[in-house]
Amino acid sequence: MTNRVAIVGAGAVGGYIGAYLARAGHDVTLIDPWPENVEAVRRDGFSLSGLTPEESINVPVRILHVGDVQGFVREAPFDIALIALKSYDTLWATRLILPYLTPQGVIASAQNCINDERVASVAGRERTVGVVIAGIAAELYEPAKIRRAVPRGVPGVLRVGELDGSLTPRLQNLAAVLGDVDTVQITTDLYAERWTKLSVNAMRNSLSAASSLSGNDITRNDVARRFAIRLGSEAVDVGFAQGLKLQAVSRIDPDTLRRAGRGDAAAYTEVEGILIEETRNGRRSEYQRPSMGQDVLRGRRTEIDFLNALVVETGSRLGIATPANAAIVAAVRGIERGELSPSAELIATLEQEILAAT
Ligand SMILES: NC(=O)C1=CN([C@@H]2O[C@H](COP(=O)(O)OP(=O)(O)OC[C@H]3O[C@@H](n4cnc5c(N)ncnc54)[C@H](OP(=O)(O)O)[C@@H]3O)[C@@H](O)[C@H]2O)C=CC1
Ligand SMILES: CC(C)(CO)C(=O)C(=O)O
Repeated sequence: MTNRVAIVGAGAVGGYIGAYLARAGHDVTLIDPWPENVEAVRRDGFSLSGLTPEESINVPVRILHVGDVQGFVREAPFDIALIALKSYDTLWATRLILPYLTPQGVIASAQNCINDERVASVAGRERTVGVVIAGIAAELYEPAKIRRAVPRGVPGVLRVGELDGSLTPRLQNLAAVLGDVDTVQITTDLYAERWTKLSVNAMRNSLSAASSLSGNDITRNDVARRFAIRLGSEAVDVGFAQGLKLQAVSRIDPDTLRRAGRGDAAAYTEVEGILIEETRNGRRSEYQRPSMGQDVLRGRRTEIDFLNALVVETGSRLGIATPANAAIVAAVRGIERGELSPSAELIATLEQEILAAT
């Protein structure tokens, strides 16, 4: 079956997925709000690179400015739409593309955070599926240029699921299409997969945003590493309090991570060892910077309200204390407003404040 695929958002994730789909011969159209990016892709194609020479590819891809989307009325409708903009753009992006789907067409958040119900609130639950980006760390470092900072081909780079956990032909179809991008797993527990990825991002993204440190340097810095473990531990704790069966968080058993942040010295040593090992074994390039760290460097809005703030709000509803996440939310909001500057010292200050309050 031939699928027409639309991807709203041609940034690091949308551009990467779109380029690999186009390379495999799929009928794919990207839509992006950044005019220079659209024009550069039209002129030069998308240039991708990664950890190996084979990943340096150039791919022509069809791409439209947001304002040109109304022209889809003259084309065959799409079978699959992916939303790959930041979380705060989810609602309008869903509204933008929905009129151009076939009656059976599916629409999926291919984002971080937990936007499935946001998509469903516009498209209806019956049209909505989810794509978890579990193993692509990438950066749109210039218009039309994306570099991936982690290896291709490890199991479960992309995970797809129905909101109700069912296994459907349309999910199989989506998995088959995305299989031309990287490895795909089908999940029957999309929300737990989302919360697992949210725990990874809670540990790394906001910390990179508040400290300006790269992915590996977060781990190498003693204070940042301690703070990351606190953030992850709280996120996992809130996940467990919701009754979720979480997967490994950055290869760390979730319960070990939870205990590491709650004063268990053996668990802490184990977690630290896994994090440090990750900086040494070529699993992540030195240039890797979590997407929220990239946002702060570029002076752009972050996803903090959809990420660590969700940990704090859900924890508060369930009676789980999340002081580290609350502190980092306040810090990143302060940075967004221009009241604070990101630095490793800022993380040390947050740690002191938390210790003083407990
Ligand atoms: N990057 C990563 O490694 C990963 C990201 N994700 C998630 O994927 C979703 C999309 O994020 P991601 O692809 O990283 O986002 P990007 O920042 O790469 O791109 C998103 C959008 O940002 C704009 N944009 C990006 N850079 C610039 C710039 N320099 N100047 C002006 N506009 C720019 C464009 O639209 P606009 O102007 O409207 O913002 C673009 O479509 C998020 O939910 C993110 O958390 C998930 C896994 C990994
Ligand atoms: C690559 C990773 C996992 C870093 O936290 C990510 O999802 C992001 O940068 O948004």
